[in-house]
Amino acid sequence: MTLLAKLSECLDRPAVVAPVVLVIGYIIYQLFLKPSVLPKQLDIIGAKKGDWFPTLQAKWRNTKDFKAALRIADAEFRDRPGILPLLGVPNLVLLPRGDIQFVQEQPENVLNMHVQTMESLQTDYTSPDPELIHNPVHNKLITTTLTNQTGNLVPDMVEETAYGFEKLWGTDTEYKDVCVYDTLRRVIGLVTNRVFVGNPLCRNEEMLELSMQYAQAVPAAGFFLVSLPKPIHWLVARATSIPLRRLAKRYEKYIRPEIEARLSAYDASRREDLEKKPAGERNDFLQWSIAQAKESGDPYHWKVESLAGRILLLNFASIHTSSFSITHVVLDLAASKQEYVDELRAEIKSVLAEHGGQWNKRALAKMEKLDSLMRESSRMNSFVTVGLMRRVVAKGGITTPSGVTIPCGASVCVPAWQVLHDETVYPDAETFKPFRFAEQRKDDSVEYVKRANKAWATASNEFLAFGHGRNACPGRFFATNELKLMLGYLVMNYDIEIKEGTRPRNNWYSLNRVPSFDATVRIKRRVAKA
Ligand code: HEM
Repeated sequence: MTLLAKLSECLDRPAVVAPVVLVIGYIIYQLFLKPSVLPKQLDIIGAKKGDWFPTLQAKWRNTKDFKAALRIADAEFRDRPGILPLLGVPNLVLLPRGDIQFVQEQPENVLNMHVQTMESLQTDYTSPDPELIHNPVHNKLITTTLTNQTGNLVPDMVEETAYGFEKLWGTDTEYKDVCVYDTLRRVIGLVTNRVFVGNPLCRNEEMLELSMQYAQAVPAAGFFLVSLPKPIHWLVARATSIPLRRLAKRYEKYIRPEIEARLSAYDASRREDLEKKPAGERNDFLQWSIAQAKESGDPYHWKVESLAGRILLLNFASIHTSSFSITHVVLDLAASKQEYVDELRAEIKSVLAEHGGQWNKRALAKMEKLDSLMRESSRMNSFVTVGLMRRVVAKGGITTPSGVTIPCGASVCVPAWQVLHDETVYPDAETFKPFRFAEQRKDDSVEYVKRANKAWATASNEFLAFGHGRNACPGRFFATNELKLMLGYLVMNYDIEIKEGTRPRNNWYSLNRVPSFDATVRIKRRVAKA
């Protein structure tokens, strides 16, 4: 029997036809007939006159070329909201820049970041355990202990940075090619995990590789699952969660012995003397998480699985973001001018001399040119192309200052890329000016607070690279110190061959902008070390 005949026989059976018709009907309803929850008066960004299915066609165009969508938004939707159809982010409204202040000020029971993130990353299926996301106690540790301890952790970070560069960039004094992203993401993995789990675990290559695989898999799985129609979502989501949870389990295998040993040591020491921390107790995120878990009195938090899951989630939040930032800045430097590198070296040398030749938090704060270079690189390359993506959770919706009412269940975002490239905010915006912010900080005619606000970690309506408001990145104070330290070390210890005007283009994946993953630079170890 031919395939066609077999198919025709199957379709004669009501038991087969009924579900097939139902599924096709549902897909047609979802794609073409389902009424939109978004305000009807709003125009669609990316739709063209004469489109048959404006939302669908705009969704395709915007997802394929998001930069073009941003240009349209900048030209036509500068002062009014528009619907921004995009695969993977349903019901999104791009608000005009005049609404940024309003969005960042809203309480969580009106505009909610976590609901939005949970939905877009499908964390109920992609996280090692959804409860870790529903109760993100680790965020508290990031804002408090990690930020406060960053200064004390600088010596560890310096040691790990030196170890990482020697391992991955080597000590050859002859020029050679290195792949920027691939090597730097590994150095970031080492340095960040030195702070998360300490040495020697931070140097376990299999464990680091698993955390990177997990960090890559989650956004891809989230994007895929969000795009699925509801009836098949449940089943596919469960199937998708299996390899991800397996990955998390394999990661857990590596970290388990360390957690168990530390839990026993913690219990033993607290039995002996409730007040005193034992000498030699580690100062890293895992140790703080154990103390936090024990203080909570809830055994769920000190289960090995929970502690391992939180460290994996931290890797997810930090490794990609930091790797992208350092890759961008190295590519920016390699394509700019030697005089910029010379100026940086002079600054670092003189500040280190003032601090007894030691890297520390105060020295890092004084390196304003280094800080400015990082902020300028973020300005030009930030992955935040639209910012402050939040879900409307207020039952009655919200009415924005631009005068539109957006219903509960829709999502909003604000322009970031447009503002970061705006000539009126950043004169000569398309030119990479590494010391732009350092010069502004030196301008005595401007009041001190305004000058200090030009530091890399400072979020504002004009600088959304770390978000803004109550959900601004809690790890940014740690990240800025870590990355400045790494870049400072790199500049002092390696020569990068400068080829002006040759910066590899960034890549866009839907609304995310990322550096070229295979770009290489020529480097050699400097003979005269810092
Ligand atoms: C250069 C590196 C980094 C960049 C550019 C970055 C950027 C961001 C951005 C844009 C957001 C969303 C903020 C918003 O929508 O208002 C965010 C959130 C977050 N980041 Fe970062 N981040 C970086 C490093 C880190 C590090 C090192 C950690 C952890 C130690 C971290 C932990 C988090 C967490 C937990 C959130 C969610 C906050 C919440 O749930 O309220 N990030 N980050």
